[in-house]
Amino acid sequence: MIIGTSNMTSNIDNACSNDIGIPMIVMMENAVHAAMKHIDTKIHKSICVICGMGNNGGDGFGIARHLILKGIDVKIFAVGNINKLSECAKINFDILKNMDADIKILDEINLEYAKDRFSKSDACIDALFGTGLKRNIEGIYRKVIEAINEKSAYTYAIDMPSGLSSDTGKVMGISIKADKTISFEFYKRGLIEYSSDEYKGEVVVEKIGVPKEIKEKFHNYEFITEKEDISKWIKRRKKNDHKGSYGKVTVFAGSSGFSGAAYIAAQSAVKTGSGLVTLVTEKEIQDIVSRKLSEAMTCSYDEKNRVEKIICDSDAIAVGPGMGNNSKTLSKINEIMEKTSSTLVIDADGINSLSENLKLIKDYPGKVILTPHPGELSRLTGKSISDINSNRIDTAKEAARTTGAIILLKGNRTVITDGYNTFVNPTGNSAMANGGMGDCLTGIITSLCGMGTEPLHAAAAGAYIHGYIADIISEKQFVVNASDIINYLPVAIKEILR
Ligand SMILES: NC(=O)C1=CN([C@@H]2O[C@H](COP(=O)(O)OP(=O)(O)OC[C@H]3O[C@@H](n4cnc5c(N)ncnc54)[C@H](O)[C@@H]3O)[C@@H](O)[C@H]2O)[C@H](O)CC1
Ligand SMILES: [K+]
Repeated sequence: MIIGTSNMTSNIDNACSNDIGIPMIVMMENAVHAAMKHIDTKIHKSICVICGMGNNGGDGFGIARHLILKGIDVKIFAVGNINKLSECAKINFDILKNMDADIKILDEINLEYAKDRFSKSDACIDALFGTGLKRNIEGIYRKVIEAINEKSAYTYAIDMPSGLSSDTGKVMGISIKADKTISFEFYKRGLIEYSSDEYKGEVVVEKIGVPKEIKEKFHNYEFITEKEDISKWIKRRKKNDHKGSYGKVTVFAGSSGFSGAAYIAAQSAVKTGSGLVTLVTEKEIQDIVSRKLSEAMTCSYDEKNRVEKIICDSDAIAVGPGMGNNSKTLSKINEIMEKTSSTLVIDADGINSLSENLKLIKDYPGKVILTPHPGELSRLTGKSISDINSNRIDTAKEAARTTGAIILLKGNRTVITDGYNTFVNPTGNSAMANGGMGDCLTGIITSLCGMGTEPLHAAAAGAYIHGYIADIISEKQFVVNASDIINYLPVAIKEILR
């Protein structure tokens, strides 16, 4: 699904009306119908609709009309200078007038009356501002938003909670706290940033009839990954395929006390479907891990010639899980980079050890995927964790452009980007917040790269599958561990590709 910005919304509106002749009022009516699907008129029998002067307000007036037609007790409040109604908002406003609807101008004088109505209604609909919010909210608008937040039993926000920037998710002085946000055509960029979490409630996105060609003309190459994407990106197994068809991958991982990371990363690659997986690790832990790994081979760093051959034969290589943030890890990365140009998936200690040596990535002839959590990205970029988390998409894009790597920024709504094309992952939950999960993700992504999935897509698909499994398992389990994910991988991938 395309991630949208306020600019995109206005470009698309213009293209729809100017280039192909869909009048704005038609798009608005589509938006109104789309919104009606998500307003629960079985429970909400009395509703206040609060409208601004722009097209978001126009949506609100249209919704109010349809609610009246359904027999709902509707009170409509218009906030702002009525002479400044947008063209389409005016059409819907005038229809309501002609219908003798209960419509009032909400100003300082009748604010108390409005508050009383808000508190006596089953729900309020916020149609004050959508993608056209331009500056901080003040005056009567501020008071109205405060009143809705204080008095409304249940709040629907149309397109955006009024007060949140649709591009950044930042609060412009004050914002509606919605229970449900009904957004149109795109998942708005601002709703992805963590700052929106307190305000957006449940988010639904409805199509309003924008032709595909127009959407494709104006998007910013930012998407939310969908199940259908994964099934396009992962190669289907054919009848005459053999293990060579699914890639040889190598996992450099583990050190004394960190054998689990090595096992998890290698076993995740096995269960994702690699043709052949080899774990290269420290001699001291090789025995412990190989007892657990029945399908993967193991090799110790000391077997120099064998390691060299394994590197050269690999279609994709993972480096980092449980290796320790030290010079040995960095020299392993160096060694690998000198001998191959296959895709490298670098996680954990691999990322930390590269922080001071970013030139290595730039000079590497193959693709590199870095999978940092915000702390690791902070070390890599010098930005604070709070700066990273307040602008995740742009920070990840910038890091990808400066390092030359594909960045997978972990966390709720993981961001995957090569600096130009960006995917935001919709799956996963807090039941998976425990040790080993990152190692598991590294194994999945490496395996997909080895199978021939394009690295950016492998990273996005890996994150999707990882979270998809956790979402299923967490319905029955309080916590989801890496071993739960590993066991479910073959079933989940089959399900997703079906
Ligand atoms: N293609 C689509 O997705 C469609 C979306 N629709 C809806 O239209 C809005 C966007 O409408 P627009 O008129 O551009 O902007 P708004 O209604 O959000 O607001 C503009 C309005 O508000 C004034 N304003 C802006 N900031 C402030 C402020 N801080 N304080 C006071 N006033 C402010 C500005 O001057 C304008 O008057 C989109 O979100 C959808 O809901 C269409 O219905 C169909 C096509
Ligand atoms: K709104």
